[in-house]
Amino acid sequence: MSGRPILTAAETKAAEEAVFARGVSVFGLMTKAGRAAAEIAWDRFGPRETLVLCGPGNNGGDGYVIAARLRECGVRVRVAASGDPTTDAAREARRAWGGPVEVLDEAAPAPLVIDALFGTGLSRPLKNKIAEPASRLLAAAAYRVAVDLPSGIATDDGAVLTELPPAHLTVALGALKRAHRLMPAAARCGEVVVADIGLGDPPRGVIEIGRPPIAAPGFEANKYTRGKVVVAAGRMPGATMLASLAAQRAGAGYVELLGAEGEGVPHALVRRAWDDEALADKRIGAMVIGPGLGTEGEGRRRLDLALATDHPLVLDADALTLLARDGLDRLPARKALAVLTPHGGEYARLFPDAGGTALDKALVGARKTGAVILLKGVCTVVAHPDGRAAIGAPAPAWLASAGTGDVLAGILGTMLAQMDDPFEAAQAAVWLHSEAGRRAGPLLIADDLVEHLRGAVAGCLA
Ligand SMILES: NC(=O)C1=CN([C@@H]2O[C@H](COP(=O)(O)OP(=O)(O)OC[C@H]3O[C@@H](n4cnc5c(N)ncnc54)[C@H](O)[C@@H]3O)[C@@H](O)[C@H]2O)[C@@H](O)CC1
Ligand SMILES: [K+]
Repeated sequence: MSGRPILTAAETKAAEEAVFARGVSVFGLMTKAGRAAAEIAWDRFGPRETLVLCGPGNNGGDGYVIAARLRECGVRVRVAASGDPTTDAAREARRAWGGPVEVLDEAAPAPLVIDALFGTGLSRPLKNKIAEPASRLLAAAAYRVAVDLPSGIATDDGAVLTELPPAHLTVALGALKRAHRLMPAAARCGEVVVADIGLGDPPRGVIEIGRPPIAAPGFEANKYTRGKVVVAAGRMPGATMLASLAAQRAGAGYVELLGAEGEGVPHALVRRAWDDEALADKRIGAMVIGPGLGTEGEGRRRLDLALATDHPLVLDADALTLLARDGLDRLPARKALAVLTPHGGEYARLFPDAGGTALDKALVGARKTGAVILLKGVCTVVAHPDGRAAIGAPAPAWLASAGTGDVLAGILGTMLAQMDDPFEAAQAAVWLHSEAGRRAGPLLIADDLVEHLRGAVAGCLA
């Protein structure tokens, strides 16, 4: 599984330098970038009257190329600039545009506004003399397209240095940047489309969580080879049931709900009283503990017993509350890495001193615990103690409802049981969960996700 790279400004520059070293000029790359962005805007918004806002650097240079290309397509296009270009390539792009350039302050609005004021070179908040007219023109537009990044956003940490009306569409040039996938910036980008400008194969540091390849069972498969997942039951049967059903629908061959006796639907779910022998079963591929566990006596005891096993573990919900309360020292060094799945509040209780972006936090958590951290959020981050990290595309906001975390824990149990690398397993779970949410659509409840997992998994079969 290998997702798209998510670059810092410095990594982007390095990738561009590699292109220049092959003999491409800055203006050549800018022309490619601008034309690609113009074509994406044209495909999306057609021949609407367009205003392109150009800044002083190469992001502005892209803007002039975009204006020229849209003019070729027959669009009524105007350009307004915050000042004269300050780079050779941007000056060349402005010459190639050759048309009038309005003063930003005096420009009239247009239905489509393309923001080419600042990209990866933004280093400080915008002064009012730029921010005010930009804000006025962007707010008056029916559609806003950002070139590379919405202006006012810090590339590497996703901070909003200056608040402008958010983009509907952001054309990321060559590769995703961190700000496209870190909050609060990610919520200002709208849809993000990556334009191929021939950056080749940029460095693979942080990657985007992509569709996981999932193999259909072979002829030799049996229920154990497809993964046996044990879900620890506790005080809230609904939560453990959601996790169990999700583990089943994600493709585990055998799911056992341990600590909850009785019969019921689905009949395919094995219920078994809690006993040490069941927990010691070598065929267990992963164990999920935390959803509905409870945080008092029996819950604590079950967590201790689970931690003492060698099974790959998903530690979620109440298991995280218990670890935060009793101290992370309770998390022993384990042969199979555990995956911790905190949301922001749980994370803050586990690591009260950690700050920075969600990416920083996940990496710090992974380093401190020796476990994989799956930090849930708009863009969920997965980090491995060895320094690898991946970020998900924004998940459907409809997922913000009770029980969806229990479903994620169950999916993750199955992925851990089926895959060797817990980092890959965590990514696969995040992707399937988000995809099930997308398929379930508006007003979903957690139970719907279980129903839609089948389609989500089927879409990943080779
Ligand atoms: N580097 C390259 O070769 C290419 C870059 N491309 C574009 O170039 C962008 C990066 O270009 P640059 O590095 O020139 O940076 P930008 O165009 O993002 O902006 C940098 C310029 O703005 C100034 N500046 C920064 N913050 C400011 C603020 N708050 N108020 C006023 N001025 C401010 C800087 O001093 C500099 O002059 C990318 O986002 C992408 O759009 C593309 O054209 C492809 C080629
Ligand atoms: K921009």
